[in-house]
Amino acid sequence: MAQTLSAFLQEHAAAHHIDAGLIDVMNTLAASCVAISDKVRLGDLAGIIGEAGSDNVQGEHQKKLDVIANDMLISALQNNPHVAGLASEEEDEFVAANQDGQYLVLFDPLDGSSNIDVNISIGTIFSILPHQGELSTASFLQAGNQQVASGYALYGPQTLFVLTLRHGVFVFTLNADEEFVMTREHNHIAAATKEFAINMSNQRHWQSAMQDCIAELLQGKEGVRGKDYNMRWVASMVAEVHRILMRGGVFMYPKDKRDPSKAGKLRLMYEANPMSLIVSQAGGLSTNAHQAILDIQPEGLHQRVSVVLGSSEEVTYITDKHIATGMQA
Ligand SMILES: O=P(O)(O)OC[C@H]1O[C@](O)(COP(=O)(O)O)[C@@H](O)[C@@H]1O
Ligand SMILES: [Mg+2]
Ligand SMILES: [Mg+2]
Repeated sequence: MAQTLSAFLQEHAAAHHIDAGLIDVMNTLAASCVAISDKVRLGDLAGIIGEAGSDNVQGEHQKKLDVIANDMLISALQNNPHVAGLASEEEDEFVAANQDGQYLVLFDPLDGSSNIDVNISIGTIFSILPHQGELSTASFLQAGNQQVASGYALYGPQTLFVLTLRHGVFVFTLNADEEFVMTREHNHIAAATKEFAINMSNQRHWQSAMQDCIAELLQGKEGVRGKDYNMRWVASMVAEVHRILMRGGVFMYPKDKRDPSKAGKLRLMYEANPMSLIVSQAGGLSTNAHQAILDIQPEGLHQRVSVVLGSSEEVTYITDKHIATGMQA
């Protein structure tokens, strides 16, 4: 019989000397994702479809489910004594939790918001950082390589919970009894790929290095890359990363020339960092087209970052090409 998530976490903690408090936080996150999944599954029947009528700190229109998922995660995590503080895509500032908590949880409660109303895969992304002392915004500004765990839930044809506690990547599937059971362990991302993901409608705004990289992919067998590529774009980072975890590929959301003050669309702390830890634990790579995302010293909770992640050969090729131009990340 497949192992349940809670049994796995107990065993994994014993094998790798992982703090019981961290395991408790992971269990709280998993339980919240089951509750969010239950609402997602019912759609209109659960009143989750449509606009919330409000904007978040990044000026994005919130969907009802962005707000519902955010509230569910905040109330569950505030009730966990090991959590000191929270940061969310949907909260302007950090949210305090428990004074004696040893962990900070950062999350994108609902990733792929534009897909909620059209019944396409969406998800929840989370990052867990260690904490000591007084809580302030500065407590959260730790580089991604300090994460003690990260993961995501994918609300797709199946509901999945994917995690790393820095000892490999494990995939759990929600069964008919509303329990996560392990379906993949030590997932590994193939080094080479013939599949890429980028929002091609932004092509004219990209910097020249990214223009060159994608032009080479589109030339296929006849070009310098010497192979034909396929392209996918789901518009849910969770779904793209999961596809890459399962069969390789490269996902890119580059900085572009429209607003030079914005380093890309995706957020470092609760999108790029947690996904980069998952990808690196699965043998893939993740950069901002110049340096490892996990090494970036954050400057703000909602900081944006360019993202190139997935199969190592492809990420290395694209990153080297950017570095060769001498352009800034
Ligand atoms: O609108 P675009 O350019 O397709 O962007 C899609 C990207 O935006 C995101 O939806 C941003 O996440 P949110 O939905 O959490 O804001 C990513 O999941 C996805 O990769
Ligand atoms: Mg997101
Ligand atoms: Mg979101």
